[in-house]
Order: sequence, then structure tokens, then C-alpha cells
Amino acid sequence: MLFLLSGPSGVGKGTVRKALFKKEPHKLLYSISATTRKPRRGEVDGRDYFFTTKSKFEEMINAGQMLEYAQYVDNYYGTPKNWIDDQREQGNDVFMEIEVNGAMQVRAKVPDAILIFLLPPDLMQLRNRLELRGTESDEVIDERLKTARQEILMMTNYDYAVVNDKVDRAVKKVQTIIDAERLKAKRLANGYMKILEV
Ligand SMILES: Nc1ncnc2c1ncn2[C@@H]1O[C@H](COP(=O)(O)OP(=O)(O)OP(=O)(O)O)[C@@H](O)[C@H]1O
Ligand SMILES: Nc1nc2c(ncn2[C@@H]2O[C@H](COP(=O)(O)O)[C@@H](O)[C@H]2O)c(=O)[nH]1
Repeated sequence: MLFLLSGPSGVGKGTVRKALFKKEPHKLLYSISATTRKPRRGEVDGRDYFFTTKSKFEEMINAGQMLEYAQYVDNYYGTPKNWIDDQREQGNDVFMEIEVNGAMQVRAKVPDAILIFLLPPDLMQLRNRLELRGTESDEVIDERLKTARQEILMMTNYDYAVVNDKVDRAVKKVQTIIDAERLKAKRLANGYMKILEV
């Protein structure tokens, strides 16, 4: 199965994902994205992102190596396709964490993907979280918040919305969605739902 988490910058996608993975070791595999953004302090190439150049990224796009990609506030971000295909063929569940334009490409290409949108309690808290994280300049924070307003309007295209007020509560909700979707898929695979429909 393919689970995808989106939401505006600073809403807490990475925080929720890391907490979820601590609770669910080995059951979900994180899809590492490629980006042309410069690494932040503490970020590791091949763990947080595959950091690359604009020209290499464009080569990958032209070679059809991206499942999806987007330009987000002056940088490219995208999901290498091969890895996702390999994992799904082996029966592993994959977890993606990406912005909304890329998510809509995944929706079109992988119709059975489960799309979850993470919301902030309000826009003021989104700004506070980005400022407290301290990884972007004021200018970039303004750009990201401007983009956030458009992104939140896309929420209706998702299967689920979860408010990240408290991290542990948001993690529990995402875990519940994953468990419910896995159960649904298992029942469908066994023909259980089909029998009920008849
Ligand atoms: N529920 C929460 N309450 C308060 N602060 C939070 C909460 N969730 C995350 N944060 C904090 O908000 C900041 C942004 O979180 P995080 O980096 O996980 O967001 P993100 O959505 O992954 O951002 P980006 O898309 O820019 O990578 C971090 O400093 C994190 O510690
Ligand atoms: N469309 C894609 N968006 C991605 C991907 N990897 C990350 N992202 C999103 O980009 C923004 C900015 O990320 P940041 O690390 O610079 O804060 C954020 O919304 C990420 O979720 C991807 O592969 N494709």
C-alpha cells in the first residue's frame, strides 16, 4: 500500500512521520525524496533527502525517473519512481511525505494510494512553528505561508484530514487511518466486501 502525507510547510509532517515510525518499526518504508534544496544543519544525504543539482534533477525528469515532482518555492522536489515500484512489487507498504502538487500527480498515477492531509490548528501557529524551527529566512517563511493558503484549499482532494494540534494525538489518528485502510485492503483481497455487497 502507498500512504501519502501532505500539508503546508511547518505543519509538522516530518515530526508526525518520525513519531509514527518509532511506533511502527519495519512495517512502513519511508520514500526518500530528491531535492535541489541545500541541506539544513543536521540533514544527511540519503537519509533525509537525496540532495542534487538542478541539472541532475532535470535529467531525472527527462529520463522518466520521477513518480512525481514539483517546483516548490524556488526548488525542485520529487520522488524516485524505481524504488517505489520495487517496494510495492515486494509487498511492502510505502509512506511518502510530499507537497500538494506532487500528491495530485500520485493520485492520478496510483489511484489506490491513501492521501492524508495534515492541518495546523490555525495559520498563526503555522508561522510560529516555522519561526521556532529557525531553518528558513523570514523571506522564505513568508513565501511558504503564502503557498500554504493555496495548499489548504486542496485539502478536499484528500481521503483524510488530520489536525496536528498535539503530536501524539495526530500520530494516533494517522495510525488509526493506516490500520483501517490495511484492514479494508485485507478484506477486499479476501472477497469479504464483495460478499457483503451481494
Ligand atoms: N503539534 C505540534 N505542536 C507544536 N509544534 C509542533 C507540532 N508539530 C510539529 N511542531 C514543530 O513545528 C516545526 C515544524 O515541524 P516539521 O519540521 O515536522 O514540519 P513539516 O511539515 O515537516 O515542514 P516542512 O514541510 O517545511 O518540511 C518543528 O519545529 C516541530 O518541532
Ligand atoms: N512534490 C514533492 N514535494 C516534496 C517532496 N519531498 C518533500 N516535499 C515537500 O516540499 C516541501 C518543502 O520541504 P522542505 O524539506 O524544504 O521543508 C514540503 O511540503 C515537503 O513535504 C517530493 O518528493 N515531492
